[in-house]
Amino acid sequence: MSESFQSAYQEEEQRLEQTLSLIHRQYDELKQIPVYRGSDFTEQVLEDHRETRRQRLRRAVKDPYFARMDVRQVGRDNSHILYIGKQGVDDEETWKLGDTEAYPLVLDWRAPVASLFYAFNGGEEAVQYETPEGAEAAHVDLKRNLVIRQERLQRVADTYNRSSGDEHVNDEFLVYRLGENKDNKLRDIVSTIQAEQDLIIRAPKNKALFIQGVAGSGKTTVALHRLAFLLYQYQEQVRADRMIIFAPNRMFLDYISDVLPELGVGDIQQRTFADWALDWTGLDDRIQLISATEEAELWYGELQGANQDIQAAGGRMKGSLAWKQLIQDAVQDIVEQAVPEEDFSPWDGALIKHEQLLTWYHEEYRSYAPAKRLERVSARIQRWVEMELKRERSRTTLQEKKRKSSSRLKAYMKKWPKPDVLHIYKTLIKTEPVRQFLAPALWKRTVNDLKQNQIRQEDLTTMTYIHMLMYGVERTHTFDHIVIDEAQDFSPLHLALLNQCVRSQSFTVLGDLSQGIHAYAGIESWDELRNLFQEEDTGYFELRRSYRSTMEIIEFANVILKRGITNPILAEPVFRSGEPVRVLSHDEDNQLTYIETELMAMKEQNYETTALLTRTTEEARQLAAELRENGWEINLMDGKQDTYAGGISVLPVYLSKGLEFDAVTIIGADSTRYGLQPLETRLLYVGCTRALHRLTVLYTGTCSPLIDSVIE
Ligand SMILES: Nc1ncnc2c1ncn2[C@@H]1O[C@H](COP(=O)(O)OP(=O)(O)OP(=O)(O)O)[C@@H](O)[C@H]1O
Repeated sequence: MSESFQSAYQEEEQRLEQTLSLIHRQYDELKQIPVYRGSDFTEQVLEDHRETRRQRLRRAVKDPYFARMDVRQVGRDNSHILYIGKQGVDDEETWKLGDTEAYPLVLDWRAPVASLFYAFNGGEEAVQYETPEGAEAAHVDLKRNLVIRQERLQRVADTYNRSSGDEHVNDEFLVYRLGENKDNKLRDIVSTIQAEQDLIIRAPKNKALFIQGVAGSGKTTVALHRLAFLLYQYQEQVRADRMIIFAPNRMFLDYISDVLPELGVGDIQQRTFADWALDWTGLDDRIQLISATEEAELWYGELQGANQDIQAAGGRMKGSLAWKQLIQDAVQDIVEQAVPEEDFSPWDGALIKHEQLLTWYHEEYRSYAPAKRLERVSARIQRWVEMELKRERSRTTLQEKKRKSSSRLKAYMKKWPKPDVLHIYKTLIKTEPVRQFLAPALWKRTVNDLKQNQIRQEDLTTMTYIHMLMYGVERTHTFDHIVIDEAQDFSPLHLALLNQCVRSQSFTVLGDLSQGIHAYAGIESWDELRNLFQEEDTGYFELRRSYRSTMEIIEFANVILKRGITNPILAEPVFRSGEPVRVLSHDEDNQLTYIETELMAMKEQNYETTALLTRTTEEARQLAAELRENGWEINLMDGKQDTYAGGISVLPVYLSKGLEFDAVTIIGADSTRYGLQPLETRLLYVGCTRALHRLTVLYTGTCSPLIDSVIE
């Protein structure tokens, strides 16, 4: 241990002791104040505030800060020592620095000045950062990472120290972090956010931000950090319960579920689009939805599936803007022609003229959403009938009028359209323009589905759109911000619909076209989604550096893309070297032996998460059964699970999207399973890029033409 390192370590140990004792003191003081349980409102608010502080301090004791940064404002001599944590420790206890200035004990990582820690990449130049008062600039003299566990300092690592004479920021701490094994949950990255990621996290709120990021570039992680940032930066404008993150399936949601709590953020909705749409439309118990996994199974369940024509797929046709327009026009027709072309007469001699009904519907209630207008007019007709009945003096005639009006009203109201989404969709699908728009087989399938009250993902999107057109979006249901992860699987219709449900097009939309294995339901170019907005209302970022996998794995995966896709976006690795990718050929009947040898090797290396990726679900089931018979503890994932358990997982490759594992073995990488078609290329690419440290590829017969070198 060098002398300078030793003295840095001692200095940080002392500082930690001092900070912890101040935090403990604040906490003890708060604890001594009895908890208020009375009904006085002001006292309740104060108690709430105290409870929030108690919780923050409890968290701060465990993990007070992760970095130190020494900064010098431009034009000043003295530098400030700032400690940066996942949350600030408030101003009541301040740590006086210099003569006049006071800084919080711990600075929140989202504070403007903390952005210097992420943005500074070495060199002599001062770095700019945004503050509410405008741009400021400062020099960074020291960037230091600190690992603290259970109140003890465990690691001190300088990524930049001006006094050392080296003007570059080094990646050592990042590489150390990336080299760690992963358990079954995604983690926060506050201590090592990279400059290109920080730009996205701190980008202004009121833009539709599109992020194309290669596999492992941190898209999901960055999106979650961005939500935490927006809540901090725009406290007055956004609320956690009015933010939502859409992710592809419940298992993935479980996998990412720890990040926001780790960042001290609660209440943000994390849902699949289907779950959200079913709730909103109330269709849940009226229809049978074919799940996205079942849909994927149709494409990847048997080997030839992935070679079908994407363009003719239901998801692409019914996700297009042309389809949206068709539906919008058809609903508009229903709405505009809602009033039956006749007068209404509850009994002979009483009449509401057709013109009167038109005025009520088209003028008086025009500002309401169509469904509400229909409701209002219906209520008004009933009220009118009741008033007319009140004028009748004779009891017998009154009874007669009541009887007559009730049956005539019933018959008349049947002529008005029903604002029921399922009913409307069933009607629309049979109209000529819709029939002509959809390919005959697709049209027939939809009609048959609907007869059985069964729908597919793309029908759900369409029906949710119809629901929005008919019922509008209540203000209380409008989101302050929407994150869409794996957005390459979303259609323009999805986005157009969600754009009606969010204030000021405040979106973070992220994905990777190279991983578009559900392109039959999604997009092939970001412009398909970006074109929905004015140019000045969007932002576009590309993340090309990949943090998940070793250099060897990324280079191997890049070859797959180069061979199967024209003009692919290739990942750039962080300089983290590991073992070479192993491509092994074996006989059909000794596959299990090879797999078990792999599993033994992974066990020896103490990997916490391992995946065996098969091409189809059936293959995964079979393999899991064989391994279990041999005594292995296996988590079979076949799309029915809501949680991700870690350990040894056996799953079809298409279900591995978004997840990561210390080690991955691809099973059956032969030319029949992974040909040169785009969907199969993307599938193999997704599979290989799930691995952090070790990748093995097994095949029998002829190796996939997508694969680089064959080491027998
Ligand atoms: N700046 C960083 N510091 C440390 N780890 C990082 C950083 N950025 C990303 N990672 C790690 O890289 C891995 C990949 O991140 P994430 O899953 O968010 O990427 P992604 O782009 O969504 O991946 P994919 O599209 O392949 O599913 C995670 O383990 C994450 O913790």
